[in-house]
Amino acid sequence: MAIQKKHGKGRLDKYYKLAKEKGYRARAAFKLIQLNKRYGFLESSRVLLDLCAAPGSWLQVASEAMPNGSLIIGVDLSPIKPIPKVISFQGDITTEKTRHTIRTHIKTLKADTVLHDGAPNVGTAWAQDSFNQAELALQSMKLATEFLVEGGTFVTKVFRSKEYNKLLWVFNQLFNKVEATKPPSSRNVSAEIFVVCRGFKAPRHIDPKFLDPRSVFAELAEGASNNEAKVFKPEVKKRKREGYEEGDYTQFKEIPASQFIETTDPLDILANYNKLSFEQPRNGDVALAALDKMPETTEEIRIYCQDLKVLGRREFKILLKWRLNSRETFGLPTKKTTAPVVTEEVAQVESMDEELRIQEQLQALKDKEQGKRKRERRKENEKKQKEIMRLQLGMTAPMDIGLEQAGPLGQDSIFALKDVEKKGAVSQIAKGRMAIVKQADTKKDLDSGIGSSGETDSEDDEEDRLERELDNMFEDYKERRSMRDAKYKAKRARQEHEDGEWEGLSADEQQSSDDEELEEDSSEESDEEDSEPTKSLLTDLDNGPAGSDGLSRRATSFFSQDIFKDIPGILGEAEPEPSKLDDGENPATKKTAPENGIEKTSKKSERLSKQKNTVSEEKDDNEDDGFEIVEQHIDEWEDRRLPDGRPDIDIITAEAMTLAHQLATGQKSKYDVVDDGFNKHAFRDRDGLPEWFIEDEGQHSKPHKPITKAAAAAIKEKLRALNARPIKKVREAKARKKFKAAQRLEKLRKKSDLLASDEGMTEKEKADSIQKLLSKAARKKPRQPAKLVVAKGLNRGIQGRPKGVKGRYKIVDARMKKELRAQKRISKRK
Ligand SMILES: C[S@@+](CC[C@H](N)C(=O)[O-])C[C@H]1O[C@@H](n2cnc3c(N)ncnc32)[C@H](O)[C@@H]1O
Repeated sequence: MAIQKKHGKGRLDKYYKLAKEKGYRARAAFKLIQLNKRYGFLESSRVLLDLCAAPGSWLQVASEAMPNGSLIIGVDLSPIKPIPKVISFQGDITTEKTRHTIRTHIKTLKADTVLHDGAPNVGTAWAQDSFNQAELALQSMKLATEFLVEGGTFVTKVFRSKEYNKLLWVFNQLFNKVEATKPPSSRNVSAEIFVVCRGFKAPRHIDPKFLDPRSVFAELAEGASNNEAKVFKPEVKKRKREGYEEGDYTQFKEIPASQFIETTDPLDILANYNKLSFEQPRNGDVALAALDKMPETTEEIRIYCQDLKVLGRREFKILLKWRLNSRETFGLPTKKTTAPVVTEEVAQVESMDEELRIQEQLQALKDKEQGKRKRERRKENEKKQKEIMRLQLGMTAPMDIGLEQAGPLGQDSIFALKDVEKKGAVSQIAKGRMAIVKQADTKKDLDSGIGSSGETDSEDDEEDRLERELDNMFEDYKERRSMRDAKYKAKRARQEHEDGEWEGLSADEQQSSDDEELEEDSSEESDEEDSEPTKSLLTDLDNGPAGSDGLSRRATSFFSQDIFKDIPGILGEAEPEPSKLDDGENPATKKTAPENGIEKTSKKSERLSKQKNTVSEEKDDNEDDGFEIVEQHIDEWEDRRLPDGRPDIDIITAEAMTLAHQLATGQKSKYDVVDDGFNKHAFRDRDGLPEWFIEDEGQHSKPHKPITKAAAAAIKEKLRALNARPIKKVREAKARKKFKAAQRLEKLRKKSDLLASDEGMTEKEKADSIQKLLSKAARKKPRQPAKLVVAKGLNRGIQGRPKGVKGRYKIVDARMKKELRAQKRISKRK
């Protein structure tokens, strides 16, 4: 049998949870509910007395079940928190005072029901505990006899113990029907049992002995004869000082050995007799004769039987063993052959309510099923999460996952692309950087997308789809990351607006721009008027003219840069528009400051446009100068100055500061800087690489620019100065404070002016009043102490301000209080 835990969480069983759910103060509530369900005494009661009622769950149940306007009185040694429609007070049910208080509340009425769920403080020996419990039950019974109406019901808790039968006997004398039962909510490990006594006989006179624990439990008080102790500890002997037992005036007691075999209490014989005799009585004893002849009855046994009073523990054991063997031979029941007969237990322990039991079982099954499903769901989610993580970290190739799943098109597959397609998510697939994806163009995209160009091979299709799905997931990942990480978000925004470095044209991009061209041509033909230009991710090149020599517009733009100007046969006759070229796409002008750690200040956009104009103008002037444009560009930066004359350049990274130092000290020239720009990272072939790969690579594979100690220190200092500046909120708060102080001062000034002009006052009085006003104004308002809110009841585990609490507050718990007190105590001791 499984042993129920008696401590820790083992105690928090379903009744505990149910009680919490229903707002009962203790799980004990269900014991009364179940008892009442069976005997139905609450509904018919108008007056109820609950002895030992704290914390009050039985009172709660009674107030719910009893008719409106009933009188319910509860008493306990411990205080009971008020319960609506219930009178409760503190008191010891064994005292006269409590009896008197009950009388004052109940007045001339009589109780229909008296409940008693009392449990004395446990912790002493079991026998002592149960005795006290029985005594308490008898005490409650005493009160019940005084306050119960004729025919009334008395419900009490008793422990299965020696006193149990005696209590039952007393109850039976006073009630018509006495039944003992154990409700299902009472723990199996608990020895408690509930006795429901119905039909109080209300006798005119009750023999006080019935209600006196000394006489009811007389034998116990005296100390029951402990045969076991006598037999197994024969050395410890207690002399009888009271003389011989009543009616027994012989010192030597003898009993036939056959009776020792037949008796059910062999210890009693071993403890109280001197000899087991084998002598045949006058009328003959067959059993004794048989026993005498049995081989088990050895000489040794016979010697032991001669004088029991001289035997020790070992010899008694041998005799008991002999008895058992003989009983088996005679066919008498032994412990081995029969189940133990419970003589003491008279209580009929039945299940309380079949329906309730079934409901509970059903609930348990449901809970189990739900728990299982929840676990499975969690596992599934965890698995998926892990796979996505692995994928994002580049630890899994998409095909691996595809194989693990039921198939890439399986229902639970993360590559359930049909669903993705249905939802139009494919249209959001990014085909590398600077891809031009038109929202309404999903179908076309699928056909002409990454490497497909209309191929029908199903394997390739699947791979494409997987790739697209991967890109989608990467987009999701980026979305999620930018939600979490403000820095990343800013970086992305910058990338989206500024479009990063020029990376050349990938095959896909060419493809897509070609597609676009085709599409645009066809749409122009078919529907010129109502076709609103579809929104593309990048529109700068869209507006440019298509290449007249078969090149895409993007390619046309690229080759229309100045450096290709003199090379014949690239662009034919088409002349690029200079303003378009510099519209952020020109690599020469696009080498932006943030890359070098130089950040433009607030009027960035305004200046940028100015700068663009200047640059384009200058470009016109210096068309043949090639790289000199860069120089002009840098000069532009240097030319902008703050009102105090300092250049308007903000250096924010240690790398940029190092470079600035090097340039300023002549360690590096501008040619060195240009030279440094040509490195292994500058011309990396990224054609056909997925975006997630490029991004990942970009994080780790980049040129490491040197940093000097002095530059790092300068940046650190700069940041410290920046951090030392008060934030906006603090500045506002300070300004508010200043403003209020000024207002107060103004008020004060007006008041003192009034006082000064008062003619009815002497100069001294005026001076005194003004002084008073000033000192009053200078006095600081005392800070309101924080209100302590105990985290219990409704306030347990809440976040934020508790309900109904204004001003400053602090949430404390009783435990914290205790711990603080303990700390104080300990520090005092030291
Ligand atoms: C198991 S609790 C009762 C629970 C209660 N029926 C309920 O539903 O909340 C036992 C109570 O008996 C009380 N008790 C024990 N001895 C008592 C006495 N002599 N007089 C009054 N109350 C007593 C204890 O203080 C304790 O609160």
